[in-house]
Amino acid sequence: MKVTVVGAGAVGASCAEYIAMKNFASEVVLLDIKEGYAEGKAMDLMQTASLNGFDTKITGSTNDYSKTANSDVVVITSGIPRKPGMTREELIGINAGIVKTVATNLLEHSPNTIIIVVSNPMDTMTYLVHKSTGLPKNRIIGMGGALDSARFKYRLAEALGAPISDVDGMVIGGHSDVGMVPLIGHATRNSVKVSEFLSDEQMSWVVEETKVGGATLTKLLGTSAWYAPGAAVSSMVQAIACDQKKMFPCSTMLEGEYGLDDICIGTPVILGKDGIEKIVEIELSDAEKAKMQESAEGVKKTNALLQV
Ligand SMILES: NC(=O)C1=CN([C@@H]2O[C@H](COP(=O)(O)OP(=O)(O)OC[C@H]3O[C@@H](n4cnc5c(N)ncnc54)[C@H](O)[C@@H]3O)[C@@H](O)[C@H]2O)C=CC1
Ligand SMILES: O=C([O-])CC(=O)C(=O)O
Repeated sequence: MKVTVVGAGAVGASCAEYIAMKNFASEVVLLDIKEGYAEGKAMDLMQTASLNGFDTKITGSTNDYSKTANSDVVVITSGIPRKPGMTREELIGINAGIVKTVATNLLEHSPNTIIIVVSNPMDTMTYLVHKSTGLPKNRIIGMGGALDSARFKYRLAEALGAPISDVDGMVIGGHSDVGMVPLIGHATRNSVKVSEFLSDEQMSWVVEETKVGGATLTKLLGTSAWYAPGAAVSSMVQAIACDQKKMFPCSTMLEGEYGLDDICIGTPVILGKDGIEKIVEIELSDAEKAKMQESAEGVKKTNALLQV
């Protein structure tokens, strides 16, 4: 399994590190436009191999896509991150051009690859990759829900005073401060609904903290987060590499599912060797359906800013 990660910045390097640490890929190529940067990150990471016990070979490339040839999976993290006070949507002006060019370059050398889109605004960037490449929908996957669900579980565990391993929950909808739909009504502690343990106020707190999870970290760090994003991507790459048939909420092109059409937005999917092998339609309450519709309207508004 050969994986390319474009963008050797905070998220890209973290993603490469977690992939290597999980030891399922033979090769990871890091590519960046900044001269020497990806080579430097790759060398630094390779010097952790004997300490951390992995055999994955990590190499770096300054914008030479021939080094990425025949990648099974590619991850696009290139672009700018937000600063405190900004929304993800404000990044569209710079990131759309970068994502479109990078996707084209990648496909020239790896025509059969599966693409995972990370750059923000992620749902719109995923849509852009669909419209600009015309690849089958199973091979274009947006990463947002896996991360948002991890943050949801973190906040649920905090409110419950429980270990995170006791908790399960999922976030669907758009990957934005207002558009996320944490499915609190479906969340459980050891298969018991969390509403058995938490008050309405506590559940609202969990939902609100989850939705602004990225903004909270951006305020603390001065730029957006990278450890949990890198871990989320690495889990998705592993599900594909190891044909795990694992369920993650991912941004995927919908054609009628959840009453939505011609939009990439977070819904549960099954990830395996063919990428998105199935879109899972779960029963939503009327309130959850309304939130999903509202979220989709927000994503469509951002999509309308694209020139494709
Ligand atoms: N979908 C999600 O859940 C998440 C998305 N993000 C997004 O991921 C992106 C990257 O974030 P960070 O890694 O923190 O930023 P960063 O600034 O640390 O790294 C971005 C890298 O992309 C490189 N780059 C820019 N243009 C390029 C091009 N044309 N070709 C190759 N490389 C290029 C830059 O040189 C830089 O090294 C941002 O758009 C951020 O908003 C970040 C976290 C989570
Ligand atoms: O908050 C951001 O801008 C980066 C991101 O998407 C996240 O960490 O969820």
